[in-house]
Amino acid sequence: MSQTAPDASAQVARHSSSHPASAAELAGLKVKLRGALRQFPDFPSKGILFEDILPIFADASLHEALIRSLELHILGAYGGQKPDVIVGLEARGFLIGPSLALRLGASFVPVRKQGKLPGPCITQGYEKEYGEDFFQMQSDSIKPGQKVVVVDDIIATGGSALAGGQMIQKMGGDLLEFIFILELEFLHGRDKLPAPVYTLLSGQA
Ligand SMILES: O=P(O)(O)OC[C@H]1O[C@H](OP(=O)(O)OP(=O)(O)O)[C@H](O)[C@@H]1O
Ligand SMILES: Nc1ncnc2[nH]cnc12
Repeated sequence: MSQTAPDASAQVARHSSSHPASAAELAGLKVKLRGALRQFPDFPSKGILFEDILPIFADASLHEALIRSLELHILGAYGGQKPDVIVGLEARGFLIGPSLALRLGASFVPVRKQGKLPGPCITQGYEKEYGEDFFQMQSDSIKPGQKVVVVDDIIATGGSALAGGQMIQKMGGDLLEFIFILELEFLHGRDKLPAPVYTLLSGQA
């Protein structure tokens, strides 16, 4: 079940005066976004129904609606605390994380597939809906006590997000929340995760 952001409009009024916000604004943005999603059967392997979020980024107004919706959620959550760091999971988390971090005045930190990051790294193996892999983060990328939000396009089994969360916790980060555009609820991935989960387009608008 999705969490809601009951006081989003009050928070946004304080933090983002150029965009008056309301629950109605958030609901309208979600309807726009839902309509843009596409599904591809049997990709990348037989039996997988692939959820394609890329049409959102192909349309500037949908892209804006996505980032605005997530900004509204974050500003209304965590009892008014703001995240210090937005962590994005390679690759599709990189489409969301940097612009969201910029809006919030937070840092952006990537979780990358193994072998892509220079310098000392920590490594975490994981299993996902259609395979297994290793993630890495630079060892100094999260400072102890920093408040962290993890973003990605979709949670399926939760294996990828769990691996990201484990590395953040090893570095002493304080996980505020995991945020996704979509959730494959039948896989119960959220049950694996060590912090609250918010899914933008699941449940009621
Ligand atoms: O909940 P899980 O079962 O772990 O699956 C979710 C992950 O799978 C997809 O990424 P993928 O590994 O396909 O990488 P990509 O973003 O580089 O395409 C998706 O973007 C999530 O990161
Ligand atoms: N069904 C799915 N569609 C898109 N991305 C995914 N990542 C894991 N499962 C997925």
